[in-house]
Amino acid sequence: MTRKPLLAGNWKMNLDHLEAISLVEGLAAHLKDANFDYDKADVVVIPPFTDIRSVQTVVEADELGIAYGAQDVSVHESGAYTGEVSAAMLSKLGVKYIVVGHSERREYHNESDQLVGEKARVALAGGMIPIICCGEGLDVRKAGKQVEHVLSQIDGALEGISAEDVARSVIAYEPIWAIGTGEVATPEDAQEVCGAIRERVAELYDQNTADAVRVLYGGSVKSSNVKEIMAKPDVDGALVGGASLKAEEFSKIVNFEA
Ligand SMILES: O=C[C@H](O)COP(=O)(O)O
Repeated sequence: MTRKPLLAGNWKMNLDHLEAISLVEGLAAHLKDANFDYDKADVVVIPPFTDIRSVQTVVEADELGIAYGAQDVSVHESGAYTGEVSAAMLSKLGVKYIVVGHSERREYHNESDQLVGEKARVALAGGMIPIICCGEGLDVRKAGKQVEHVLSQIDGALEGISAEDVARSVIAYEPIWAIGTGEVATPEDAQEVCGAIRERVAELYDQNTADAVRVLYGGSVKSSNVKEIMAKPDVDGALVGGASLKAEEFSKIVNFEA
């Protein structure tokens, strides 16, 4: 089964709405110059909440083939939940993807696998695609327990999600020790865990679901290393942080030569 590659740029807490407009316009211009074929890969930008409306305006006005996402979602529908943003609000803004369970939210906001799973279900129920993040810290990696650790995160996050919904979901393996450090997992490291995730999905559901779900790698991805990582059979794309903040660099990542 061929899975369409997905290259997503997680801007994290960077760029105001004016800078967001400029980055999306710059990215689109670089892709146009490179004659990028949007059938080749899904291109996604994931700005902070405050930039989403501006990104929507640019994407719609210029009819860009770029999709956009959100970095989090509330599990609540509406009401007295100060600071929260609902799935319905995001859907109304044309959001297609929602990152859930990023290691930074797990660490700084104590998000558990169960909460991550709940957020994934909320995204799916709202018609959007969750990008479910998982990954081990350096201590776990040093102990050689990365596969076991990630699979237990996956078990928790996928609980109660149907096979059909898992098939349209995205899972992002991001070893914490490789995030923002310049330390990239080797393509073999990425394949080991991404392959194990796919096998787990086959065990929990069936082979068709495992063949359909897209599994990304994230952690210090750049234009200089994306090709070798993407060459691995179970790596379907990348969740990019720092390098997605530069239009030209992210356009090169997106337009990786297969
Ligand atoms: O969501 C993206 C990841 O945390 C990777 O970030 P990075 O590319 O800056 O290492």
